[in-house]
This record gives sequence, C-alpha cells and structure tokens, in this order.
Amino acid sequence: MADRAASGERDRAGDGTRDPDREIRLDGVVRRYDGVTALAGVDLRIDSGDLHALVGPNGSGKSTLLALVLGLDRPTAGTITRPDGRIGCGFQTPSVYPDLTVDENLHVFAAMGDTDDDWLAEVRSGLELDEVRSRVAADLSGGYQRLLDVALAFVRRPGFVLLDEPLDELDDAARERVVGFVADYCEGDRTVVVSTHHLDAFGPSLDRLTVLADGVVRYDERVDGSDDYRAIYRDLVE
Ligand SMILES: Nc1ncnc2c1ncn2[C@@H]1O[C@H](COP(=O)(O)OP(=O)(O)OP(=O)(O)O)[C@@H](O)[C@H]1O
Repeated sequence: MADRAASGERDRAGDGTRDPDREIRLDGVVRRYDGVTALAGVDLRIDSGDLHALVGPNGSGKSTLLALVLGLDRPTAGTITRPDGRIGCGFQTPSVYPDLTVDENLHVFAAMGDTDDDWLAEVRSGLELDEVRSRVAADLSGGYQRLLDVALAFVRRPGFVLLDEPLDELDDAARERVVGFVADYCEGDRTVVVSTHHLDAFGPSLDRLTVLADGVVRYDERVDGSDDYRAIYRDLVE
C-alpha cells in the first residue's frame, strides 16, 4: 500500500492522490433498448486496487453495465474510459469450452496470455478445482462449471476482472473460497468488480459498494468491514 501511495496511485488512507490512467470511468452512460431504459445516466469510477461490488434488484442494470465496460455492447449515450491492458470476465451463464477438460480449458486461456504454470496451479487449487481437473467441462456440476468460469477470468492475471454473479450455484464453502480468492487477488493494484445478489458474502471484504436501482446509481461509497451492508441496501431498494 505504501508503494502505491508513493507511485501516485489512489491511497485508501485518503490523501486524494490517484492515477486516472488506472481506473475505469463511466460518464453519463445511458443504455436504452426498445422501450426499456437499462441505464439512465450513470456516472461511476472504478478505482484500481478495489474489490468493488455492484448490487441491485433484478433488472436494475448491473449486467448491462458490465457488458458496456467490457466493450461487448455500446452505450446509447455517454462515455466509458478503460485503462490499457487486459480485463478478465466471468459471465452470468458460465462460458467454458464444454468438450475440453478443466485443465484444457485453463491452458487454452493461459495460452492467450503470458501466464506461468505456478499461477495456473494457484488459481486451480485456490478455487478447489484440483479434484476435477481431468473431467470434461460439460460433465461438471453447475457449481464446478461456475468455479471454472471464475478461474478462467483470473488465468491471465488481468489488472481488472469483472464477475457477473460469481457465487451463483455455489454451496457455502465454495462461496467462501471464491470471496477469499477474489479478496486476495485485489492486493496491490489489481481490481475486481462483482455484480452480485450475495452482498452478505462479499460485504466484509469490500472496498467500495455501488447500489443500482432502475438504471440509476442510488449509492456509491467506500466501505469497510464495519459498515452494515444489509441496512444500507434495505434502506435504498427494499
Ligand atoms: N438485450 C436486451 N434487450 C432488451 N432489454 C434488455 C436487454 N438486456 C437487458 N435488458 C433490460 O434491461 C434491464 C436491465 O437488465 P440487466 O440484465 O442489466 O439487469 P441486472 O441488474 O443484471 O438484473 P439481474 O439481477 O436480474 O441479472 C432489464 O429491464 C432488462 O430486461
């Protein structure tokens, strides 16, 4: 953390310094579909080094926002600024090569970058995929397919990772593992954004919380383990 402050990046202690080249910014972002406004003018900054949660009721615009940041879709209005470099992603519906084994999936993604075998092994064991490493992805349970999808987002060690509902289909122990893995990954200047309905699971590990409702940002603050996330969320949207 001291190194980050010294290098001019944002300092969580609050001296206000940060590097705009290492953040994602949305300015006045609108996304309309026929008759539906998914995002109604979103201004948002995703700071380097944060574990940043995007929460909100069904249909509030979370997946739309992630797709726009990933460049899979274009805003109807507004601008999105991304830093150079890779952005890893995990999708709401796991997206893996179904005919390949777990290991083969990991190696295919690794080959697209400059990852090393030690990191690949760390991702596999950190998400407890070792015991299914030789199994074909299509034959995995929903939970393991989810874990593999999450693993693929991290294999190339990107500076930014965006995960859409990474805890869906997982049992309590697996949820804990994913949250721990993600929180550890955010050390230094690596950033993870999670869109999730599982605020309780991520809550204590979060650096920033953004609440969306009806395509509008209702809350966007730095948080720490002492914040009562459930109360914040309930007051805003329930
Ligand atoms: N391709 C599309 N065409 C038309 N409407 C869409 C499309 N994609 C999203 N929408 C609409 O935009 C709104 C926001 O959807 P989005 O999937 O971003 O919400 P979400 O917060 O991710 O929801 P959930 O928590 O249920 O996954 C919804 O009303 C949805 O029906």
